[in-house]
Amino acid sequence: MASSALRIAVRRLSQQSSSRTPVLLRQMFEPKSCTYTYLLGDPESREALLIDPVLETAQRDAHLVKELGLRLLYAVNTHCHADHITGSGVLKSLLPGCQSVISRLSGAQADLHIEEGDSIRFGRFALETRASPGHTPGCVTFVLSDQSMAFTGDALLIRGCGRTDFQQGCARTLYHSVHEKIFTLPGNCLIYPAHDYHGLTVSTVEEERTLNPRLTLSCEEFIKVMDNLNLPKPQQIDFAVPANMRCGVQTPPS
Ligand SMILES: N[C@@H](CCC(=O)N[C@@H](CCS)C(=O)NCC(=O)O)C(=O)O
Ligand SMILES: [Fe+2]
Repeated sequence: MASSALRIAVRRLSQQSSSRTPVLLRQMFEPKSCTYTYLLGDPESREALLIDPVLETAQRDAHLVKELGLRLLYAVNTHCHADHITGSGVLKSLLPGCQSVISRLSGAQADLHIEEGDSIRFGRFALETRASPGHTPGCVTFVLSDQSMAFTGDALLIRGCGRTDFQQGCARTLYHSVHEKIFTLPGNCLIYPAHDYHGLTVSTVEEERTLNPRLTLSCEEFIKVMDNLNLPKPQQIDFAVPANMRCGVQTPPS
């Protein structure tokens, strides 16, 4: 009798938890800078945030937010980007109530400054901030609270990583960030980067831990590779960085 009552209670509990809607996730692409912007939302409360919005696609993102009946709380940046201007400032005008967010260590203006361990809440969900410097000193990775997905910005790309030859980049620091802050997540944790230049969209911690051609090297070998990438500098760097220090707009955030 007691055990059948328990079985019913367990069934009710599992029905309840499976009927809770999972996080809403949309991955959007900006082709000029090959940037991914992510929309995350709670389908129940309708609270949402955008990660790494781009100026050129801010109208598109605002339209999607409205179409889905979401309320945008935050426009969040993983770092002060060098290859595009952030859409944060424009989104604040398009969607009043939205606040811009970036790490304190980025040195950039924003409504809210975050650091290691800070949580950004939206409805029943939260993103945990993990400092992952190296590409820039202010780079952060956002991890969904159940550790099912991580938004790595330019710290970890699919089968690659962010370059370390400008914006006070440091290959040794990046190596330690990825190994200590990202590769320590569960193997099945999905990796969503800020860019992809080969048409790939998502990876996992396990895939990158075992297959990433740069991050599977020793630290000293990694540094040699990073010192010899010889990449041309991003086309927009000279105006994107100063603009992003001001939230992507000329006037400071309110
Ligand atoms: N061609 C692009 C810039 C490409 C680039 O430098 N990407 C950066 C990430 C954005 S700051 C990077 O770290 N790339 C690593 C790599 O191995 O490609 C442009 O002109 O915008
Ligand atoms: Fe970058």
